[in-house]
Amino acid sequence: MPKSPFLLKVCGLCEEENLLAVAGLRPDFVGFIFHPASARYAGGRLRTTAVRALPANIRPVGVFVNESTASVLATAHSFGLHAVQLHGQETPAQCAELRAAGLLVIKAFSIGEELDQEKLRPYAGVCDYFLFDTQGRQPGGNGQVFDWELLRGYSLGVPYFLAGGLAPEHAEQLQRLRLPGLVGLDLNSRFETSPGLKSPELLQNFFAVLRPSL
Ligand SMILES: O=C(O)c1ccccc1N[C@@H]1O[C@H](COP(=O)(O)O)[C@@H](O)[C@H]1O
Repeated sequence: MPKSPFLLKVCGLCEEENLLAVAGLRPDFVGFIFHPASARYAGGRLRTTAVRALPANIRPVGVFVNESTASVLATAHSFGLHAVQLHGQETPAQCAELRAAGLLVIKAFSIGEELDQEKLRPYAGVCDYFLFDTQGRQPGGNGQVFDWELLRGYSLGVPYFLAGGLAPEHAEQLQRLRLPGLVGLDLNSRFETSPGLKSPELLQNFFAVLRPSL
């Protein structure tokens, strides 16, 4: 079986022991939610040193919703974040500011019944990655899948992560999935035993399918 080309990101970690267990699986990115309303809110629960101690090949990503640039940068500096994932109505100008500050910028977009590429176009030159998530009641972490075929016509050239309800039972389908621009998978609520607590077993099984040669 060919090795999956996908970057793997595990998001919504907020307990140190759990972070260590997940880091042992060697995801490419781990995500920490800095949106106070989230059940996965990492602020005040995770020591900055625990995030800073991650191996260099596991990149820490901070997830924010409509925070000011100053606030994002303050959190990024204290936790040593490599990347920021923006889940609100952040503007292209704010993405450019954060990128100029040395952060890798992932801009999330909620997908409903269609993919409106014209809304994405202004972000194309100022983001490193897009992330396509399912439109729902919350700004993220809704645990629901959208129709991935909507991405078949994606043509903007910015590489993206697929997110939104990705679950253990999708492993084989995702392993075979090829869509223009798709480079990564973001795993969150469907891999939890309770909000914010990831199941290392579920993740390990998923990784075994996606990375069969490792
Ligand atoms: O997980 C959250 O609580 C969250 C809150 C606010 C913004 C983003 C959040 N999570 C991100 O949502 C997507 C999809 O998650 P799920 O698989 O549907 O649970 C993912 O990118 C998370 O990083």
